[in-house]
Order: sequence, then C-alpha cells, then structure tokens
Amino acid sequence: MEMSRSERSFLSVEAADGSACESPYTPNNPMLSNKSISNSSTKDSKKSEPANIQLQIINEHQEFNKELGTYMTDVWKLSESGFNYCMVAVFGSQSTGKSTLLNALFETQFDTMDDNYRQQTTKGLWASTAKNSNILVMDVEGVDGRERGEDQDFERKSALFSLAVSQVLLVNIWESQVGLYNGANIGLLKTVFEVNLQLFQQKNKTKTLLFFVIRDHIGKVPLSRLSETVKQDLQKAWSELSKPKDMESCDINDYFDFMFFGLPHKVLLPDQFTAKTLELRQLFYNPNHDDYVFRTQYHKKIPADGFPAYASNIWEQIVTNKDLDLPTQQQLLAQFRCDEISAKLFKQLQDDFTCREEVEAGVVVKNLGTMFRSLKTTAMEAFDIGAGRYNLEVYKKKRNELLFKIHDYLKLFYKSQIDSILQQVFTNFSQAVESGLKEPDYNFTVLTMKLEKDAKDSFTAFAQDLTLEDASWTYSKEQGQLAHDLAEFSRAKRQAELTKRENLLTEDVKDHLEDNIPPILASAETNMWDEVTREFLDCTNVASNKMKDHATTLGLDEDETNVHISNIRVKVWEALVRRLKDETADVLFLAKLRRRLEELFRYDADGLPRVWKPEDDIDYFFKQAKAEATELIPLYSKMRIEESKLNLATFFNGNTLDFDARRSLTLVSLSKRADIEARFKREADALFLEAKRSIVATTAKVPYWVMVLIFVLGWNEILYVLTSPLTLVFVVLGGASFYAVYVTNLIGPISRVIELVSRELLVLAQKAMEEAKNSGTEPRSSRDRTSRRERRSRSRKESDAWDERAETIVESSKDSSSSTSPRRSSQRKTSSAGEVSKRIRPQHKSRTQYVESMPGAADLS
Ligand SMILES: Nc1nc2c(ncn2[C@@H]2O[C@H](COP(=O)(O)OP(=O)(O)OP(=O)(O)O)[C@@H](O)[C@H]2O)c(=O)[nH]1
Repeated sequence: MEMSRSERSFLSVEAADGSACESPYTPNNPMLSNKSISNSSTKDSKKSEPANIQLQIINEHQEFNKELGTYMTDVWKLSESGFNYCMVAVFGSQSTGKSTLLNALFETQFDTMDDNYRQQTTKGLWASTAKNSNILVMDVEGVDGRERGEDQDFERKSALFSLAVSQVLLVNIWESQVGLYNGANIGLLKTVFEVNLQLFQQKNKTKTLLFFVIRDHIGKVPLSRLSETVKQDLQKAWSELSKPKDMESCDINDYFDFMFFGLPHKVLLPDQFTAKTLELRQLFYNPNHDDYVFRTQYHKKIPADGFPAYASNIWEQIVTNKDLDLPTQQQLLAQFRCDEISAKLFKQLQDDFTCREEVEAGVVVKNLGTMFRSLKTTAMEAFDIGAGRYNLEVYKKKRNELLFKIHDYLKLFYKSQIDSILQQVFTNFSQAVESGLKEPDYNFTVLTMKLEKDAKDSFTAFAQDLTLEDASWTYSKEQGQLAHDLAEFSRAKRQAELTKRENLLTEDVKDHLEDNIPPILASAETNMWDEVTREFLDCTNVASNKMKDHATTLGLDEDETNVHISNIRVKVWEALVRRLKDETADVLFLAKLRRRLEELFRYDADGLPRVWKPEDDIDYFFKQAKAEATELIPLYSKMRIEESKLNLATFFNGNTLDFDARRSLTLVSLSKRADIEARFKREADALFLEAKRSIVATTAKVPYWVMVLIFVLGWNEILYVLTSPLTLVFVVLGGASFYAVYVTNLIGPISRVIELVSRELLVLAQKAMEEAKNSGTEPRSSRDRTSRRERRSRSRKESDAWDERAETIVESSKDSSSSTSPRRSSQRKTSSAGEVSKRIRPQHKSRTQYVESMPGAADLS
C-alpha cells in the first residue's frame, strides 16, 4: 500500500531533492521514532533554510511534541526573539486548500494533497516558520473530514488550541460554503466559542483576529456581502451561546476582530490567484500596511523562549479538559520560565565565582566585594532581560527569589571572609603592638589606642566593601567581637607590662636591700630597726613614684594605681623579710654573735688584740663580752618597727595579695633562738679556754738567768764549736736556718708542731703502758668496753685538741706578724686555722671550721 504524503513525511527528514536533511531529533523520541519531520523544501536554495523544516507539534494521537523547544532554539532561531515573533494558524474543512494557501503566503513547505489520491493530507498540527520572517505558521488538520467521521473531538481541541496560541486565525472557506451552517463550520466555531469563553473570562482579555479567506471567490457576490453573511452567522451563533452569568452581556466583538479576503480559483485562474496571494502577503509581512494583521493587541504576550512550555501547558489543559484559564496559564508559564532562567543564571553565577576555594580556605581575597557585585549584577541583568517579558507579577516575585537566593549563596562566603578579615586584622594588630612595645620610650596607652582604632577602621572598611547594599548582611556582631578582642588583648598586654614593670621595680629594690641591709644589721646598733624601717620606706617610696609614672603611660586609673603601689609595697616588704631571714639564718646569726664576742673579748677598746697576762681578770672580761653578745639574740630575732614610723596595719591596705605583715615580723622562732643560744655558749666557752691556755703558755717561758747559766756552763762547748771547722759549718748553717725561720715568723709554728708531736708521742707512750698494765688483770669484755669508752673519749679529746692546736699554731704565727686591723687579723686567723687544720688532719672537720666554711661567713667576719 502506498503511503500518504503525511505518513511518508513522518519517516524521514528529507530535502525537496530527496536527500537526507540534518535533523535535531533523536531516534529515542517516542513521537518521532515511527514518524519524522517533513521537509519538502525545493532543491538547493531551500535546503538550509529554517523555513524548510517543519515540525509536527501535535500528532493525530493528540500527543504534544517535546522537541518544540529545541526547534524554536536551534532550527527556527526564534527563542531569542522575545515578543518579536508572530503566530498564525489556519482553520477550515479538510482538503479546502489550507496548506496550499499557507505555502503560497508564507513560502512554507507544508504537504498538500495529491490530486490523484483525494484524501486527508494534514494530520495533527504542524508548524514551520515563514520564509525570511519570524512568523510561526501552524497548519492544522482540517475539520469535517471523512477520516474522523462523526468524531469532532480532535478538531475542536485543535481549533481551541489554535485560538489560544495564535494572534491570527485564518478561516479558510470556499465562497460556495458561505451561508451554509455546516459548510462554513459555524457550528464548530460556535462550539469553540462556547468553550473559549472561559479563555476570556479575565479582564485582561486578548483579542484574536479571525481572518476569513474566501476561496474560489468569483467576484459576482461582493466580498462585503459575503462578509456580512458570515458575520451575521457568527453573531447569531454567539447569541445562542450559553454564557456564564457575568458574561451574558458580552459581545463577540469584545473578543474577536474580523477580516475578509477573497482569493480567485487557484486552478482555473492561477495568475489571478498568485497576484491576489501576493497582495494578501502584504497584510502579513508589511507592518506599515493599513491592514497589517499582526497588531500588538493580538499578541498573547508569550516570549518566544516560553512558547514551547506555554503551548505544551495549553494543550495539556485542553486534552485533560480542564478549565482553560489563559492568564493563569501565562502565570504558570511565567513561573516555569522564570524558574528555568533563574536556575540557569544561578548555576552560571556559581561557575563564575572562581575564588570560592580561596575564600573557603580562609584567604582574604582582595576586591571580593566588587566581585560579589559584578556576579550579582550580571545575573540580575540577564534575568531582567530573559524573564522581564513574562507576567509582571510573577517576574517580580521570581526576581526577588533569585536575588534572595544569590544573597543567600554569597552570604556563606561573606561570613567566611568576614571571619578571615577579623582574624587578619587581629593578627596585624597584635603584631603591631608587639613591635611597638619594642620601640624605645613608647607610651602604652597612646600606642594601643592608635592601633586599636586603626584595626577597627581597617575591619570596617573591609567589611563595608564586602557588604552588598541591598542584602541584609551585617557585620556588627563581628565588629563588636573585634572591639572586645582588641580591648582584651590590650588589657592582657597592659597587665603583662604592669607585672613586668612591677617585677623590675621589685628587683631594683631587692638589689638595693642586698647592698644596704647587711651593713645595718652588722652594726647591731640599738636603732638598727629604725634604720631598716627608713631604708624600706625609702625603697617603697622610690618604687611607688616610678609605679605612678608607669600608671600614667599604661592608662591606669587612680584605684588601679593604688592597688599596684600597694602590691609593690608588699613585694618590697617580702623582699626585705627574705633578706633579713637570710641574715639571721643559723650560720650568719652565730657568726654575728661570735664576732661581737670576739670584738669585745679579744680586742681592747682601741681595737688592738689582747695578750692575756696572769694578772688580767679574764673571767670578768669574758662575762661582760658574752652578756653583750647574747643581747644580740633577741635584737635579731624579731623586727621592731615603730608604729609612728611605719603603721603596718594601714601601710599595705588595698593590696590584692595574700599577705599579713605582722606575721612576718618574727625572723627567728623561739626554739631556734634557744638552739642558737646554746651553740653560741659552746663557742664562747671555747674562746674562753683558749684565752686561759695562752696565759699558761706565756708563763711557761724559760727564765733569762737559766739561759745565762747555760751560756756560762757551756763555754767550753762553744769554743769547741768555733774552733772546729766542721762544727762551725753546722753551726753557721743551723744559725742561718734559724734566722730564716725567725725572719719568716715560723718559729712559733715549728715550736708548736714539735711540742704537739712530742705531746702526742707522750700520750701514745702512756696508752701503751696502760694497755700493757691492764692486759693481764681485766676480763676481756670489761676491758673491751673500757677500751671503747676510752677510745671514744680520746677521740673526742683528740678532735678538740686538733682544733685547739691548729688554731693555736695559726694564732701564734699570725700574732707574730704585723696586724693593723683587728677584723683583718681575725679573718686571717680563722682562714689560716682552717687551712692548717685541714692540712694536718684532712678527714676531720671541727665545728668551727664548718661554720667558717659556710658561704657568707668569711664576708661577715
Ligand atoms: N478549487 C480549488 N482547489 C484548490 C485551491 N487550492 C488548492 N486546491 C486544491 O485542493 C486540494 C487540497 O489542497 P490542500 O492544500 O492539500 O488542502 P488542505 O485543506 O490542506 O487539505 P488537508 O490538509 O488534507 O485538510 C488540492 O487538490 C489542491 O489542488 C483553490 O484555490 N481552489
């Protein structure tokens, strides 16, 4: 069976010469998989013209072709036209030359009937663009066809669709049909009008032009008569319509305009037909023509890029037989298109925002605010162009939505950037403060105030530039946060500065006290504590005054300053107490007592060392000296601060430290005092014994007469020595040695050593004799015990004897040397005694040596 032209055209896209033509359709399209696009363009010239390509937008099965959008954009290039396009559709009985008329008028390539096979050609609705024009032409399946029979469903729907989307509806009728009810399709039009009334219920109704083309117009009956007849028929049909209540009074002319044009017989009068067609063309192509048909008032106000969606929606409404509310449809379309445009622009904005990663990484991006503005303006301007043609209300609403969405999206980066700026400004500020504090003669308050202001200004400038004017973005919270952080940093820095300066002042005072307190204590005068008090007050006054100077540069108020001054007083006081406790530690305390005792006992009123004689009352001197030295114990043990000079109860008021001045007055506890007293007594007793022994040594000297007697009795021996060269040499050598010993003051020590060695030998001999005597009579255990006791006793004695001997040796050697200062003499004595003692008996250290080897003891003595 041979295919009809329409069926043939569904299967392939072909050019007029039969060659395949490129089609945007995909084989997956269900509507096009078994149908295709007709392309009946003529050879060569029309091969690449968009007008050559037509699309079946609704097929005979009432399915809408979703490729309409692609065709509008890619094939017909109408999508960017906005409102600058026109829609015309044709309405009329089947095979009345509709396609022929459209092809003649618009140079389209709609299929026309093959006269050999007189049957329906156009099935469904087809669209194509007029040649060299932005007129979109729709060829509609004819009504009253034998193929559909009584089924008028599709022709009603297609007529309704044509009316809803077209500015101009061409009604194609033969002259012979005028006056016929069915032949002129008045009945169908009546039905369509009736259904269409719902299209025009809204106030903003849009008129449609019904352009009647009277075919085979012979001219016998003038066109005016024919048009009158048609109008009357339509008026009658309109009046018979069952209208909605509120529209009963409305007239057909409120919704339709009418035009009429007669065309001669195409077959019998082809030249006239062509001439008339060209005349008719002018009404469609020439906007300046008086009867130009595409007037603004007929435009459905659907932008070209929204037409596919609009047409699709309208058809869906018609097919599902729902109320067809054109304004609502326009709103729906506007919503759809605005959303589509908005989504596309938003995606574009996201793609164009190239520094997203940098911002997310916390980098402060220069000119980010300008970038925000540029992105937003580009998107909004594009939206205004694309969506501004649609329903104004919807457009405004969608514009706001897009604006809000863009703001919302950019706000994330805005917040992140604000945080980064905040951090950067704070870091810069802290670094500037640190380096400012390293400058000489800085004023802390001036420095921090200036830097704080700079930081705040910098942040505000950054944030202002970043903030979009019409966005509800604020940075006041971050601004407040920054101000708080800056103030907190300055406060902490100021506190650190205060502490540093407080410590420096305290260190200065400590150094001062180190130098000045020991001499005052060493004097052990009765007004010693007054001196200490004065020294302390001097120090605190100096430190307080310096603190006041610091307080000015650090911006402290009076109360804060007073607290810090009070704290400094406490710290100075504590430093003083520490120094005093050091001075009254066991070793130094004892040294002080011993020195006082020695000063009084060993030296006379002129400071010369005493050489005790038998007639001297050593006991008396010793008692006096010891009593006076002992008086120092209570003096050093507790500070005696006169309230009139320093009121401890009020002087430290306002300090923030845990401090009790009164508790610190006691330097040495009672138990320690007793211990020191006992130890001092032992040392004093040793000194006393030493003095006593020195008298014995003096009185044990050989009398002069004995020496004369020896000289007389030994005269012969003297002569012998002088006459014998050998003995003379020995004598001379011995004399020289003696002289050397005498000159070097070693007579005393050597004689003492000899004496000690002989004594020791004597002791050893006695011990050996006792042991020999007792070995035969005493039981072993008793003998052992006795022996152990004796050994311990002897050991103690030996120990004391070694100390005494060592000291005596040194003393005698030093005594013989010249000495101008009793203190220096004493110092030499003690140190030499220590050395000699160590030399003689290195393993054993006497208490005296131990005390004198303690740090500071030498200085004090
Ligand atoms: N009498 C007459 N016949 C015409 C005229 N124009 C075209 N025809 C003939 O009418 C027949 C149908 O032409 P088409 O253009 O296919 O008609 P149609 O209305 O598009 O047909 P369908 O699409 O099937 O509804 C053809 O045989 C044409 O030669 C005309 O002006 N007068």
